[in-house]
Amino acid sequence: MTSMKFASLAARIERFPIAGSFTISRGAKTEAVTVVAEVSRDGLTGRGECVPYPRYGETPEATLAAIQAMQQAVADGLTRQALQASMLPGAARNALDCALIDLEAKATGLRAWNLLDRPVPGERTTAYTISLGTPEAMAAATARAAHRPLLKIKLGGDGDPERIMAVRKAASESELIVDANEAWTEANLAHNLAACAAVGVTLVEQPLPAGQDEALARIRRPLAVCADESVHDRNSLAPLRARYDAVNIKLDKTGGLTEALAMADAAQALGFEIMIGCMVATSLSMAPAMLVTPQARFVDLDGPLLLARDRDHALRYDDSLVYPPDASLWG
Ligand SMILES: CC(C)C[C@H](N)C(=O)N[C@H](CCOc1cc(O)cc2c1C(=O)N[C@@H]2C)C(=O)O
Ligand SMILES: [Mg+2]
Repeated sequence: MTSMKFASLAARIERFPIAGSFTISRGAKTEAVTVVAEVSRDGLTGRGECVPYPRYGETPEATLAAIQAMQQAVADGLTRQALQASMLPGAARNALDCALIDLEAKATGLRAWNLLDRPVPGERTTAYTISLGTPEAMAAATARAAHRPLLKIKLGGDGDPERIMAVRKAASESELIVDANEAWTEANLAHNLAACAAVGVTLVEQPLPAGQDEALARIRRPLAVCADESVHDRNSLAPLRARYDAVNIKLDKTGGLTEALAMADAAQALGFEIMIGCMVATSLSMAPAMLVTPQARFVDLDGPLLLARDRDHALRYDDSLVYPPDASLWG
C-alpha cells in the first residue's frame, strides 16, 4: 500500500452547461453541477469528480464541505482502504476515492486497471438518453438518434405506452431500454410493462418508487427489470434479488470505484445483470466507471454526450462507442 503522508486536498464546485436541457420524471436540468476533489503529493495530483444527487438529500455545498472535512485525514496519510470506513457511501466519498486512485496510478506509473488488478477495459457501446417529453417530441429526438444501437428512453408515468410506441416507430433498429425513474405505480405497472414488452424493449429501469417496489416480486416480469434508486452499494443487493433482474451501479451511489467494483462482483455472484450508469457529468466521472464495463451487460455512460462542453483530455466517443481514458484525463 502506497503511503499518503504529506498529501494535500483541494475541492471545488464546477458547472458545465447542458446542450439544451435534460428532463426526467423529477424535473428538467440545464447544467451539470459537479464537485471535484484533488489530492496532491510529491508534485503529483490525482483528481476525482462526483455529482451530488438531491434525490438522496445531497447538495453541492454539503458535498464540498464533506470533502473539505477530510483535509486533515488526507494530510495524515488517509489511504483509499481507510477512506471506505471514514465516510458514508455517496458523492463526496466517490470524488475522494477516485482522486486517491488517480494519484496512486500516477505515483506508481501503473494504469488504474493494473493497479486494481481488474481486466483492461475496451471500447463499449454506451446507451444514449432520450429526455422525457410528449410522444411527438420524444419521437423527433429519437429519429435524430435512430442510428445509435442502444437508446435509453426516459419515461414519466401517465401516457408512457403512447411514448414508447412513438419512440419505437422512430427507431426500428435500435435496442431500447427505458428508465421510469420511480414514476410508475402498482396500478399501472402491468399495463406499462406489457406496452414495453410489445415493442421489444429489453429492460425497464426503476419502474416503482424505491421502498415501494415489493409488487415486482409478485408479478411475472415480461422483460428484465433493473434497480437504480432502490440500490446503492453491496449492502442493498440481497433483498432486491426477488424484485429485480439487474442493478444499475453508479459511483456516486457506491461512494467510489473501490466499492463499485466490489459491488459488481457481489451482484454477479447473486445472479444480477449489471448496468454501469452515470449522472449528467463530465468525462472525469465516466473514466473510473470504465473499469466496471468488462462486467456490464449495459453501459450507460453518456453524460458527456449531453454537455455543451466537456473537460480537456475528454474521453473519446465515436458516436455511441466510448473508449477507455487516456492517463492525462484519469488513472
Ligand atoms: C445524461 C444521463 C442523465 C445519464 C444517464 N444516461 C442517466 O439516465 N442517468 C439517470 C440519472 C438522472 O440524473 C439526474 C436526475 C436528477 O433528478 C437530478 C440530477 C441528475 C443529474 O445527473 N444531475 C442532477 C443532480 C438515471 O439513470 O436515472
Ligand atoms: Mg436510472
